[in-house]
Amino acid sequence: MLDIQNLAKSYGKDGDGTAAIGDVTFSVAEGELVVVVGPSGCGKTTLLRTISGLLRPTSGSVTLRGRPVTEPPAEMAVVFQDYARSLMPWLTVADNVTLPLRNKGMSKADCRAAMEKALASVDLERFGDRYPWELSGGMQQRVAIARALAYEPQILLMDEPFASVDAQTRADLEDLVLEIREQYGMTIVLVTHDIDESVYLGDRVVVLTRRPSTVLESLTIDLPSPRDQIETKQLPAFAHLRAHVYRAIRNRPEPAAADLALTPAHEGRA
Ligand SMILES: Nc1ncnc2c1ncn2[C@@H]1O[C@H](COP(=O)(O)OP(=O)(O)OP(=O)(O)O)[C@@H](O)[C@H]1O
Repeated sequence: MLDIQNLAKSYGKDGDGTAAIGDVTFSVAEGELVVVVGPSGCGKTTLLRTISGLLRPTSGSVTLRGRPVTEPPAEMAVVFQDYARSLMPWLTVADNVTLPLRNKGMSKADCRAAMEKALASVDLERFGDRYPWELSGGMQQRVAIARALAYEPQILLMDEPFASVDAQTRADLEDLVLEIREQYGMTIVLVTHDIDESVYLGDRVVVLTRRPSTVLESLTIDLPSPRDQIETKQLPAFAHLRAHVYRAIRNRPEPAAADLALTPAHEGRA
């Protein structure tokens, strides 16, 4: 569905400044949830913005269902980390959610129906007439997610969407994304620096190197679904996958087979 081919992005005039993305190639299949993870500052946000058509690549291409992405495509929605800046403080929650729908040319009745359905999906149906600043950080991020959902995108891009909330809320929002994915059947690309989160959420984890980033590894996550914050994270396979991704990001070699017997249980093989 989405093809990223030899993508490179450098900042500065004529791309002669910071080289954020060196050479990144990967594809995302229809309905897949791909998590991109990498060391701090490796260019994850730059990659997501380039995929969304908000930034132009220095070279390489992004193709969505065979069409080159040169501007934000109509079938794509993006959720950013910073909900405080992405919601309009002078609009109610309901108006924040319907704003992109009005711009899309939907009728008032259709906007309302889509808004109500999306707010119900994130458990905020009773908060439509409140203002964002009256809600907690986690609730505001749920509004931002509802706004993306109401738009009914075929593909949802999420940039560190839970970085600004506390750990408990983060776990709830992770599960919300998995539920939404089931309910709406959409394709999702999510960027994070959190290794546990990448393994917990992903069908596949794409591990980036340091900047200028390339793809170090594309790892299939064959953990059972539905995932569960306690059950899944207790599985030896989860511990093995997270250790694998951790080593890849830290550039540490896998232990030799003989050393595995000495590895603590939580890092052992499934
Ligand atoms: N608008 C910009 N102009 C110039 N350089 C930029 C710009 N945006 C990002 N950079 C630089 O590009 C590099 C990659 O930044 P980016 O934010 O994409 O990385 P990241 O992996 O998302 O970072 P983090 O882990 O901190 O979220 C960094 O060195 C950053 O300073």
